[in-house]
Amino acid sequence: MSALLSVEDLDVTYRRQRVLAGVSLTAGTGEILGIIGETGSGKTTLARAVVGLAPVTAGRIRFAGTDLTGLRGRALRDWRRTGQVQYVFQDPLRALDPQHTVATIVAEGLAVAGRPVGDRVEWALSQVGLDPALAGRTPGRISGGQRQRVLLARAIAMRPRLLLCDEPVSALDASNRNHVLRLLADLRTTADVTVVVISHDLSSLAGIADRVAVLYGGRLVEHGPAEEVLANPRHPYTALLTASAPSVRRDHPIPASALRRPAGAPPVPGDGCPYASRCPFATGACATVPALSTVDGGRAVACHHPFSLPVKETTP
Ligand SMILES: Nc1ncnc2c1ncn2[C@@H]1O[C@H](COP(=O)(O)OP(=O)(O)OP(=O)(O)O)[C@@H](O)[C@H]1O
Repeated sequence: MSALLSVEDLDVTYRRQRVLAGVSLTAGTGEILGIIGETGSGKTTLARAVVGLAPVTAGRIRFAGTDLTGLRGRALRDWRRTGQVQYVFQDPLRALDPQHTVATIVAEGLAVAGRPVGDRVEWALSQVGLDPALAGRTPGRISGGQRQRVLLARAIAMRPRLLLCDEPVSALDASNRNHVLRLLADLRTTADVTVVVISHDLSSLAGIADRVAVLYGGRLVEHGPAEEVLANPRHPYTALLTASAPSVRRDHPIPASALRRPAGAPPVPGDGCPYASRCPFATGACATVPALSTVDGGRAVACHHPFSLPVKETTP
């Protein structure tokens, strides 16, 4: 599968504070890439960097061969107008203008880009399973699940090739969550898009992502095919995530009791492994940043002591 999006050694720095360091990942054409990590790990910053909304201080972001980090001024404006990459914001209520109708909201990107609207609003609403009769309503008069779909409709009305969805289901109840997740999986065929889904909740990604990338403290700690990463995590932090998600956890290789550590905000990127202070397996080697190395086909992990063999859960 060819890479549509390629992020290479990316650093983002806010007010002299690095919040992403050396992040490299790809999203292949037509796949769903899940980005997982706890609050503050840098997921939103990564997505915002891809659409030019975060200060990239090193590295490259390429999309279909175009170096987005190199675009400036008019070239950047022209690129944005193409609408090829759409970022779907985290909070539908705040992202939708309460005064505007659904129809105006969905047509917004096209209008800003000076592109014809035609029947694009009806098309986008039907793609996300919304009744066209809702087009005249304002966001306050539709449900939370419908608002999330309106955000998606606004994005796909641009006919993007890549959708970046930031916590698309975190504000939804279980039944709406499943609907929206299924919708994202369907959109890659019906609307021909590649989807990046950001979530702090592993179980949301488990059923739909082809591959997952795990962020911790502004660094990528593991990535690879979703099935393999979730069934047999190699990084202690990924293991903790999977052990804490009962719907994902199967015959878990590492006893959850061996992984539990007091919670706390992840650190900003520094000189050592970002997970060292919480990792029960840390050694002196973890004072240096581990390189992201391939451990088996298509899987990479940044850890000085990655799990290599499944260790079965033992009953006391
Ligand atoms: N505009 C900003 N100015 C300064 N620091 C920022 C800014 N945006 C994010 N940060 C910092 O960058 C780090 C990563 O934040 P980010 O929002 O990307 O994390 P996240 O994993 O998406 O978390 P959440 O799930 O809460 O959205 C945090 O330490 C945050 O405080």
